[in-house]
Amino acid sequence: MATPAVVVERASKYYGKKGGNDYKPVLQNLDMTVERGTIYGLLGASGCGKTTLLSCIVGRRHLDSGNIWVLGGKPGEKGSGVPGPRVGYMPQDIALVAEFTIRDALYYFGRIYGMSNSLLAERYDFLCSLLELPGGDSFIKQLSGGQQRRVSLAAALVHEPELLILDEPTVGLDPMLREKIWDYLTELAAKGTTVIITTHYIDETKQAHKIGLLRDGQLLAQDSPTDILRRFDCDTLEDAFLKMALIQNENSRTNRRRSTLTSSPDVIPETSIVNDSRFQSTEDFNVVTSSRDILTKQENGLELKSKRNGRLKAVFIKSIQQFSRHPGGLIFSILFPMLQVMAFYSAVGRDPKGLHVAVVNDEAATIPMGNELCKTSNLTWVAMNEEQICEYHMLSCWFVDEMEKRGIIVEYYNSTEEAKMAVAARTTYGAVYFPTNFSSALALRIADGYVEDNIVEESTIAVWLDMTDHQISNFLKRSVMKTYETFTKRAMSACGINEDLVQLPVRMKPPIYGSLEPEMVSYMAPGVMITIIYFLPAIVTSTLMISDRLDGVWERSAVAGVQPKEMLQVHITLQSAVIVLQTLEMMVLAFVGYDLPFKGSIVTCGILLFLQGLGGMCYGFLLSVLCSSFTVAFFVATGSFYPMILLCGILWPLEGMPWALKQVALMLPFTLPSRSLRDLMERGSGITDYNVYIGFLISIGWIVLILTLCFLRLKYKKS
Ligand SMILES: Nc1ncnc2c1ncn2[C@@H]1O[C@H](COP(=O)(O)OP(=O)(O)OP(=O)(O)O)[C@@H](O)[C@H]1O
Repeated sequence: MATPAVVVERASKYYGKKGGNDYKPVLQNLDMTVERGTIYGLLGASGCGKTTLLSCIVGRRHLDSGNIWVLGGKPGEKGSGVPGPRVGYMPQDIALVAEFTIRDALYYFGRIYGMSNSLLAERYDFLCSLLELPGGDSFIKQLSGGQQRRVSLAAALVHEPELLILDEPTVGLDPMLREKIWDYLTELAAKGTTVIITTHYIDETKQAHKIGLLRDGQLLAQDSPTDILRRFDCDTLEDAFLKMALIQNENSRTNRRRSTLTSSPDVIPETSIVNDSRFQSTEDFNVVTSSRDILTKQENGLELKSKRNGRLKAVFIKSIQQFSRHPGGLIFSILFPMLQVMAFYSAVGRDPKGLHVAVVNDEAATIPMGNELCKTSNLTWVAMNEEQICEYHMLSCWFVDEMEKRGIIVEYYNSTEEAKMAVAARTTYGAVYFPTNFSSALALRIADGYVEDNIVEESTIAVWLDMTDHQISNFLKRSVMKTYETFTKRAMSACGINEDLVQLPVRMKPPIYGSLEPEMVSYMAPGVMITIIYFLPAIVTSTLMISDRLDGVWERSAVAGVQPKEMLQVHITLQSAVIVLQTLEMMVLAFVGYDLPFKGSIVTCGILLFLQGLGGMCYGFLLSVLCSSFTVAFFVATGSFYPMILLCGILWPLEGMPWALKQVALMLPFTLPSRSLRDLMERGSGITDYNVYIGFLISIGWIVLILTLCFLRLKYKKS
């Protein structure tokens, strides 16, 4: 009896949730045996379950019931070598990194399997000539579909495995090349390699030692092509399969009729299956497999370690190639933080310039020169008369002058109606009115506290603003008040009067922290840095993970033996290096380039930013685990980032929020870390200060929470 390489026993597999509409059987009590050193052609209509069966054989999917033995062990069992180097797997999709060259693709898998560079070079030359591959420096993404498929086949063949599992390797290839591939597979089989191959070209399976027709989750036949032709008395395999399908349909109808009468489950009766499985039980299988197949006994710790290092090296080189050859990724990771920070510092926090304000100066209108008067400074004067009373003349001009010094562009109008219409038409942002007797009324008001109401009115400057633009109207309000301050100082000191007399009786003393003129940019900068350093790794990580998963690279690497933790280890190492770079970039730009205040420890600041970057990376993992596609990940990322930014306090103080919302905001990943960074920067606080270490605790807490969610999700998904 020939030794079996693969035995599938009473395998059943369902997709969907039990009881749900999508619950459907794909494999039903399926038995299959593939002897060593043979080619097994697996045929069946599209969607009949071929790929599902193959992925169970390579240990990437699990049966709901039944058993599978591959090369003497159970797929996925420790030491079985499956998934791993004993199998060469070519999935239906190309499943190669688009940024790879042909050489990179073959070397990637070769390194995973622990092959030496010289052996790899030899195999590379051989496979390129066998499969007629173009020059080695062509990128996978630039190849035609057929060429990509051949590279994918080469990657499965590179290490000359004991078992080859090929899912439609010849699709789209010209007949000559298909013939060449079959000849090579026959050669391999003669040397002891076992091949399981699916194809839609029934005719080409004539060269297989055994073929199996999968239909409705079961194998209708499992025999050599000649035996099948003889048994069904047909000239072609297609005719034979047609006959088998008709028999199965008939049996199925009979069975349904019976099941209606007996209420038995609607399955194809086992007796109707033409099956030559010779190894139907675990015991039989054990008899024919030798213990030397199990790798566990052969492998010692050192060997395992060197194999692990080989896999890590392969994944590391792959990630570097993927990253460095993707201009978008490079720009996004390295230049984007710089551009974002520069855009922020250049755009935010500076005073608005060139704001037009309408001025109606009735004081100047009383004299023939009108508004031109203000340009002739000697007509504006202040003097002390004999009664020691200060006299003012055309002081409105000084006020206008102070406004212009603050960068406001003054436009004269003849009446307040016209000026207000200019504001309404958005020609100007505000209107300022000086009454006819402004200067004399102001003199009286200052000299004598007990003046008539009309004098108070005459000495008051009226201002109308367009308040729809919050920032500009606030800025103009502040400007007018500052103008008043400098104007009165100028007017009072000209007369030798104590200038504070006409100021508000409130004096701002030197601040405890910060400056008397707080800058918006230094207030917002910590929050902006925290959000950028979180956002970038989150997007990069989720994109890379989802693309590796959707392209099948993750799956294929796993079948080659790369463990998920090894993939993660490499990603975390590389991404951490990028985060360190981004942290340094941001700090240099902020503290050296834009001279932001920094009073605390630069190392603590760097660690906090780095922790936030790690938090972002973990969030990227979560997105990739939760989201089935880029689009969903994009929606979730956008939908979650906006609230986190809006609520973190850089746009509006938390003190203005309802109590419950404030508690939520305080727990979010940006809020307290932003505050901690601000305290480090502006107050010089240290890690032992509550306001600083709470930010660290929140960052670490989120990392732990997100990793736990990822772990639970993966565990739940697997089960
Ligand atoms: N992850 C999944 N979840 C739900 N249903 C699935 C899943 N994967 C495959 N199926 C369904 O299971 C059935 C078998 O799919 P499978 O890919 O194994 O077929 P196949 O024989 O390889 O098809 P083809 O020849 O077209 O590649 C199909 O109906 C498919 O829609």
